[in-house]
Amino acid sequence: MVVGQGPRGTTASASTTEAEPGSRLTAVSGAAEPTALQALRALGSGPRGLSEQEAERRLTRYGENVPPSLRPLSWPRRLVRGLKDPFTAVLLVLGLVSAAVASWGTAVVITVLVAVSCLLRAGGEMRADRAMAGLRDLVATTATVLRRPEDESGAGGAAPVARELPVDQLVPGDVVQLGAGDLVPADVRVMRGSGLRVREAAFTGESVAVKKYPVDAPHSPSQPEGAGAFDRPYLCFQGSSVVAGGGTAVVVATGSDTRLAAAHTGISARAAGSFDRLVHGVSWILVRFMLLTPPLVLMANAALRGQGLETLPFAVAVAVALTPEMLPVVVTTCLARGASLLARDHRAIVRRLPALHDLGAMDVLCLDKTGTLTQDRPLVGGSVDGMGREDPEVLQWAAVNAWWTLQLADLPVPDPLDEAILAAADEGELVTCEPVAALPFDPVRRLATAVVRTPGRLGTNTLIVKGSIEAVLERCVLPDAERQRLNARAASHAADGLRLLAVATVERPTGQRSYTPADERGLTFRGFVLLRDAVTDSAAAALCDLAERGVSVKVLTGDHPGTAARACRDLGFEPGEVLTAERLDALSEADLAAAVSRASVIARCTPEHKARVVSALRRAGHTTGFLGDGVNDLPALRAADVGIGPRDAVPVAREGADVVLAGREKDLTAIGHAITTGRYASGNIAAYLRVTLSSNLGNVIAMLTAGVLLPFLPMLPTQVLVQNLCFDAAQLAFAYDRPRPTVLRRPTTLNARDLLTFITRFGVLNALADLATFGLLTLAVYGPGGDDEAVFHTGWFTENMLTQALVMVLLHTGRRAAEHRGRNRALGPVGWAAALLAVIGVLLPLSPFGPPLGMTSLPQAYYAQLIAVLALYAVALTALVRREAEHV
Ligand SMILES: Nc1ncnc2c1ncn2[C@@H]1O[C@H](COP(=O)(O)OP(=O)(O)OP(=O)(O)O)[C@@H](O)[C@H]1O
Ligand SMILES: [Mg+2]
Repeated sequence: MVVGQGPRGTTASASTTEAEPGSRLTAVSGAAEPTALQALRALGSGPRGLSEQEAERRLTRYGENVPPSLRPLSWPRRLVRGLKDPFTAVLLVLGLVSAAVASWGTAVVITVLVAVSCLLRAGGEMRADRAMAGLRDLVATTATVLRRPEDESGAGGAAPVARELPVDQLVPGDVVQLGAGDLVPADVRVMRGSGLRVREAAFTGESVAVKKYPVDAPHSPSQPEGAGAFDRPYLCFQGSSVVAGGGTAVVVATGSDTRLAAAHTGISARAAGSFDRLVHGVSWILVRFMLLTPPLVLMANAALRGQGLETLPFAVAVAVALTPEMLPVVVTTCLARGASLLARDHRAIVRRLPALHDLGAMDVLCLDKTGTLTQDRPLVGGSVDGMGREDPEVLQWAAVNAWWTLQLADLPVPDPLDEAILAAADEGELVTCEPVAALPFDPVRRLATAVVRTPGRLGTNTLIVKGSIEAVLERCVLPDAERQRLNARAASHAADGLRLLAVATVERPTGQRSYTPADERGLTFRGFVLLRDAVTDSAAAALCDLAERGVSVKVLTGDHPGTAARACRDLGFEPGEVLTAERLDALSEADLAAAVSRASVIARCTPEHKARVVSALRRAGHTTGFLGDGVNDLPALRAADVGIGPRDAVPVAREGADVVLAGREKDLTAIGHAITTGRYASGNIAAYLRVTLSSNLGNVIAMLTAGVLLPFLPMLPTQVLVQNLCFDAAQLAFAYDRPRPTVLRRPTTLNARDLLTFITRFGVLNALADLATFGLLTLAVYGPGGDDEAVFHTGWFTENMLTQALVMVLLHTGRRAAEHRGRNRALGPVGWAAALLAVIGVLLPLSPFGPPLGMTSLPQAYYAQLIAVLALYAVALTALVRREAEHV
């Protein structure tokens, strides 16, 4: 059900009782649209909100306010989601084909594979969810709601109380307050607003925030006629973010009735990250191969031997052997395990599992300055006039501005600069001013304005404007030379590490009813307020740590270039040339990418600049992270491969982040741990992909070649499947392995092209080893004119298992062992799994399971020859590994 879309035929009921959901929605749409008050009535609510009792009743009736896409998935749903994976889907098709030709053994093995893969995957995800659940409560989002406590008569007539409620407790009719940095908690209708601007990118794709305001006469010219729901300035939708201003609104739809639910997009829905793209790309190449294999095998057999459908089970088995069916499981397990460990040991929440890989691959981290590098506890160091003389009046003007912008906001958002100014000012004098209006701070204008009655003079109002130096000076009436002098003075203060705010005023006659940013002009400059904000203790160490890990850091700040550069120097990090965002505007895409790749500090960024820089870095091939805590960081958090938010970030930033650092306040070292975990996970995934894909490819090439040359099948379908099953099981060890230490020193990069070159090289080598065995078996064991197919099958089965074990050890553990020879002799999970695989390969044919699988014991001489083949293979493999390592 959708709010505010087209006429619904019925006029809103104006009764005071609560209307049915149908008319509940008519309350905000419909042909004859009601005023805000009528809308409230139709919802059975009033300006003072609902009574607690009524709210409780509605909660039972409408259910919790959680969009379906964000509800925790149940077991069956998770399992079904697993089936949507391309490999699983292809396997199922192959299973059906097998069943259709009554090849029951193959069908059963495939079903088992699919079931185990779905179960393991769902299990891994659930475990990670549980590990993070506790932390998630810690950073849960709340909404400010007006509710009336019950009086003695139980009528709920008492005065309303503004309460912080978990968002899921909201019901239609609740009156909520919105402030900058909040997530719109449900679909709401604005009843009052000041400077309210909301970002609806999740719905409209438009990253620029739109103005929202109440419209009391619905067909007033200010309302676009006949436009869609998103053009209605009085409706805000769940999942959008309040970026500036504030307001009061009534909830019109919750839970599955919201736009968000109808759009089927999670708040966190976003463009695929680098990892998703890689896995997707590789998967589709493989899926095509898989689908091509059975027809190829069938055609080859038909052409060479005139065989028909009887080779189908073999063809299917070969396709299954090529499938890395454990890929989704290993990927999910690696990521889920990493996320659980990170939650447990370092209190970081990974919202989107693939973000963990992107963290490991991240080579550039962009940060905002305040609250990340500095403590965000500024202290006023003084206030000066234009000549640099101490002037307490400047601070007093700034304080009046801070006080009334906070007081007149529907939901005052704590602002550290304002708090510092109020703490330093004389409070007694603040309240003597009579307020008229306020234009709250917004990060694009970089100004906040309060309008008060001019003290001691009737008939005039004073606009007090405070904000960034550039924004204020350009609105002051000043000769150019003077403006330049003031800019230079500000720059010298900034170079001392001070944060600066400029203050200016202007008087206007009282006749004016409302004020807009257009009134912020013709100002008289008053002076600067100087503030100090110390750098955090952990920042210097964290920056150093990031550099050691091969991650370069860029500071993207809205602050003055001088202040930003000084903060960097205080942290022992040479900023080089500081770019200002304005200069970026003039650059072409290519120049922009080059400029941002070089610069390490970009100052005076608007929220859009931050996002543009991040996007440019991504286009230049960097895997880019963004760490920010403010509402102005939201677009960049979304634009980055991985968005990181600290625990005390504003709700929208926390919700927009992929990774939330929920640990100790402002402890940046957690990022280092998160990167390590990411690199572990992606290192293991990379090793798994290399080993599995090259081994599978080798087997398939060998099997197809042998199939063409031999008068019988080189292996029975069941044997192919059993071997594949054992190999798959062994591969799970990769999820639990500790990768080589070099993996941790640099961002892990894994791209489809390198991967494909790697697997082709090693796959061909593997096929050569198999074919050597094939020759051996034909000449020596099977013998010219021999007819013991079982010996051939068994010989090849054992060889396959042993070469696979060898590949696991040499392509993975072997490299690690080579790196610190002698120090680390432990086998590790992959080593153990490989050993087990080898043992099964040798012993299975001899065990009671051998004969039912069509296997038999091998002549002693074969083992000696096999060892010779394996030794040669190992030498060739090691040589190729060395060559690859030199190339990297
Ligand atoms: N409450 C305020 N009133 C007036 N001006 C402000 C206020 N807060 C910030 N400013 C001005 O706007 C500039 C940009 O602030 P903003 O919060 O957008 O920066 P930011 O990108 O978050 O920077 P940082 O990296 O320091 O966190 C500040 O440098 C300051 O000059
Ligand atoms: Mg900030």
